[in-house]
Amino acid sequence: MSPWPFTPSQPRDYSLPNASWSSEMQRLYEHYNNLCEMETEGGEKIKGAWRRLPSYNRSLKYATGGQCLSKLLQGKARIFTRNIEEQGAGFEYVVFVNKQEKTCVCVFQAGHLLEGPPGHVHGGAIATIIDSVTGTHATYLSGPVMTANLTVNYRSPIPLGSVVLVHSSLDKTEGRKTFLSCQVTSTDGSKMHTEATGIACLCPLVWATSWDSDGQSSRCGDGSSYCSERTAEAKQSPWAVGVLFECILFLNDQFSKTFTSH
Ligand SMILES: CCCCCCCCCCCCCCCC(=O)SCCNC(=O)CCNC(=O)[C@H](O)C(C)(C)COP(=O)(O)OP(=O)(O)OC[C@H]1O[C@@H](n2cnc3c(N)ncnc32)[C@H](O)[C@@H]1OP(=O)(O)O
Repeated sequence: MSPWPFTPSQPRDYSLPNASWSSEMQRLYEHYNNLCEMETEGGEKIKGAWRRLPSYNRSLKYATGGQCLSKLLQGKARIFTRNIEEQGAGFEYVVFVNKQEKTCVCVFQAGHLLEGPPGHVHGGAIATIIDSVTGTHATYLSGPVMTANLTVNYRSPIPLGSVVLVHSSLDKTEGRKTFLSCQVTSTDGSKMHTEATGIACLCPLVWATSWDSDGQSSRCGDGSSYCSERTAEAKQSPWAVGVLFECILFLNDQFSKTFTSH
């Protein structure tokens, strides 16, 4: 038991299987999950090439840093793709990343609340899952980012309730920009549903203010261990600490003004 009375309770990890997952969703989860751990000839378990990223419905509640944001927003803010409580009704998905290959795959089951054309998934919901996957992937590769550009081509409709794979791959990095390509395919890869490209732009100071300040990573967001490492790196530099502090005060001031003027 933690000696600290305000330590948040263990959050629900939405990337773990639940009763709404179809057998195909479960099968693919197990397939990629098995690749996260390998067994040596001596029977020892070692890390595999893939890693499952945990996923939560809040980005601020479980972060110990960024108090100015947490106090004002944490009560109501929810991650868009994780805000439907009914299991299987919205976005059911799990993201796996391959660090060596710099690729990422998401197993996605689209629930009945995501309907667009009759019986098929809404284009905005498809763009949302693509943005989440490429955003998470870019964060994992480069650190805290914002999507600067997302270009989506819809090739064939996705049946509601079906399971698809969302593949993200790194094209290149250029300064603060991470360029990614994304394809949404049927689970056997035979059908292309959607193709997209995206540019994620690194914005370390804004994001660093809302992330864990003590290097604890997995509680605050998908693939955020890299972000915590970068935040920790930044904090070793005296000027960065100063700028970070100024940034927190500025944001605090702005948020206070915004919320008290309405
Ligand atoms: C994220 C993970 C969180 C993890 C923890 C949470 C947990 C779980 C979340 C799961 C993951 C969700 C992921 C959602 C991801 C979003 O949905 S983010 C929300 C949507 N995006 C936004 O709201 C961004 C709005 N835009 C902006 O804030 C600013 O335009 C940006 C993108 C920060 C860039 O602005 P800036 O910092 O002033 O930089 P600026 O000099 O304008 O541009 C930098 C470079 O990018 C280029 N650029 C800028 N815009 C564009 C563009 N549209 N096209 C091409 N190039 C561009 C510029 O030309 C420039 O290039 P260089 O000159 O360096 O070669």
